[in-house]
Amino acid sequence: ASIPHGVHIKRQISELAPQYDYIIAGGGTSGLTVADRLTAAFPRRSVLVVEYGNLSNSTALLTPAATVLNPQFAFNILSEPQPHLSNRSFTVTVGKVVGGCSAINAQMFDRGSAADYDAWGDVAGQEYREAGWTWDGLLPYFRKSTTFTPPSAADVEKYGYTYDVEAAYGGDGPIHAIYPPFQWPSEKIMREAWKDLGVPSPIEGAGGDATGVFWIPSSQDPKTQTRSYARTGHYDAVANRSNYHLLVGHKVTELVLTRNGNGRRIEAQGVKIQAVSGNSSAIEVRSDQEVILAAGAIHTPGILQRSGIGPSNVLTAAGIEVKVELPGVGQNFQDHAISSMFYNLTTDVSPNPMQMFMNATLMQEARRQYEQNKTGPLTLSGGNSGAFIPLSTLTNNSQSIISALSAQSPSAYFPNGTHSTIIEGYQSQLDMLKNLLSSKEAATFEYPISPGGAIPVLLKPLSRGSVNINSKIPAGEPLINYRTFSNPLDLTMFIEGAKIMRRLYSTRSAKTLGSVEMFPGDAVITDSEWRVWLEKSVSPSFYHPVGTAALMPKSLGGVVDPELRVHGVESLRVVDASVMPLIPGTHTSSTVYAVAEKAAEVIIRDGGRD
Ligand SMILES: Cc1cc2nc3c(=O)[nH]c(=O)nc-3n(C[C@H](O)[C@H](O)[C@H](O)COP(=O)(O)OP(=O)(O)OC[C@H]3O[C@@H](n4cnc5c(N)ncnc54)[C@H](O)[C@@H]3O)c2cc1C
Repeated sequence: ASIPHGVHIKRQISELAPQYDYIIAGGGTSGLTVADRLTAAFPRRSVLVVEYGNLSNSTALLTPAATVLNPQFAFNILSEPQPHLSNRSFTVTVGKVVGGCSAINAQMFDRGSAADYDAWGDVAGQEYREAGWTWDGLLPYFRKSTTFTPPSAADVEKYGYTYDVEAAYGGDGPIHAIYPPFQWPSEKIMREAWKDLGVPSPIEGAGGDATGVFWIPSSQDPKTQTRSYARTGHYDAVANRSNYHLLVGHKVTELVLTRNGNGRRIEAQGVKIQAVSGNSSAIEVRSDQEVILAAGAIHTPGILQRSGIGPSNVLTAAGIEVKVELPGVGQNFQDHAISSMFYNLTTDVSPNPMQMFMNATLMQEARRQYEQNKTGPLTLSGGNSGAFIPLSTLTNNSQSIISALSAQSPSAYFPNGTHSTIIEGYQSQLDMLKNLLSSKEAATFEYPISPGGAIPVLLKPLSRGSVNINSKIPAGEPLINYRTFSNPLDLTMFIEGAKIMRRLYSTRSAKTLGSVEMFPGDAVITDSEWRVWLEKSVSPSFYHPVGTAALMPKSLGGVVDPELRVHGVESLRVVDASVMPLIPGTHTSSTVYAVAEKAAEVIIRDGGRD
């Protein structure tokens, strides 16, 4: 309740102005970042953000340790059954509240390796490289987006936090990055266990070197020890700007497109907006400058496809007139698949999370510490360190995996009828992925460090999925097809990624915790047993959907140009996680903020119409 409500918050379409300069679809991580920067840069231009969810002051969103997958704040959409994952369907969770996924995420605030971002420019080509879609091009925006506050000397001494402000930070953006004033003692032991395996530990992971075991800050406010997210950073402080309107509880259903120049040019001139509750019909609201899509990788493709911009087969099946044939919309879908092994720590050090969760008195004490002093275990969010391991460190088989990749024919890993430009783009990605999988400077697996947890995360997936409108109910939720393991080398890599857990938990350091493997346990030894177990247990998502409106030329199945304009449509850009052509080896929020900061600068530099 201490957070002020926006002065210009709107809850009904009737409260809107007849038209705006910029209309942003989606008030999440990227949408609020861009809205903040545009309203500041153009005080005489108006910006409307349309957000599906509501503005919530729930403490569940602000308290780091709280889980917020609750449907009040999140879309929970059932995916298509996954044939390579024992035909299971999965719940796809993305944010549905002002702040989007940044309001519900686990606050792990890291970045990928320089090589991960250089690969974007290399895959997309010279024009994109020159426009700064590379590590060097993005680093200023990573810095700009964030204020890093170093931990106290006492916490550095106690937990061993390391960081390098010069390499990674130095900006004063409104999203805070900190190290919390608490870690469980086993954290140190598991970090040591990785070192026992010979894995290096760089002092900073956010300066372009994201391999080895390093500390990961939380997106958290240093004073209040509460979540720092797009709403607190990019909305609350600026909500009283008279040129900034936020409409909540409404969705953008499609774009208003007009044909200019004797029908040769198509331009976005506004959006259709509909209330989420009730059955009122959609109303058109016009934009004088641009429409900016920021509905996230799961919902941005639907807005385009419903408007007639997308793959003709998908649009035609849904009875939608093809206005701009753009085969890449909704394709190139990527996420980080994960597996969950589990170790019982029979001689775990005290205190440990299990004790706290099992003992009401300890939990009460943790709550008291947090409420009274902003200290203790409840200042911890998803965790603050991870091991990021290149393929060649993981296994002696890396060369044979890369040779098998070189021998692949890209079209074999797509459904029949996939457009040739998508296959071309995939070929370009595979060429780059060969380099990344061979490199010691880019990670192929992540292992978040948490007590007893053993979660291999595949950071460089080769499989590509899709997010398309449902032809039977185009206005409804999309058909989400991860197609995890459709490229079989992903499963081959996963077997290696899982096996290293056994080496880790057999190290001298991990042994001190008395680790006993509970899951999958002794029944899984051979590669074929791993294969069967992984098909039954892998989950396709680490909540990092990206790639469905990729920054690549149209000839490579891309959707946006180097200035984030949708190919073939004027006055329309995409600024959210959809634009990442290749998923980076990191949790994705800090990259989304950097992309959005860069997008805002591109739009501001463009200047628009007088
Ligand atoms: C549970 C979870 C845990 C995660 N953990 C981490 C983590 O620890 N670290 C990390 O770095 N990343 C994490 N992520 C990922 C990260 O938060 C996202 O990649 C990033 O925030 C996505 O930003 P975005 O702007 O693309 O989309 P979002 O932030 O999702 O914004 C999209 C917004 O658009 C709205 N919307 C959707 N459709 C419409 C429509 N038709 N009209 C209007 N509005 C619409 C949505 O309600 C949403 O608010 C996590 C994500 C989740 C879901």
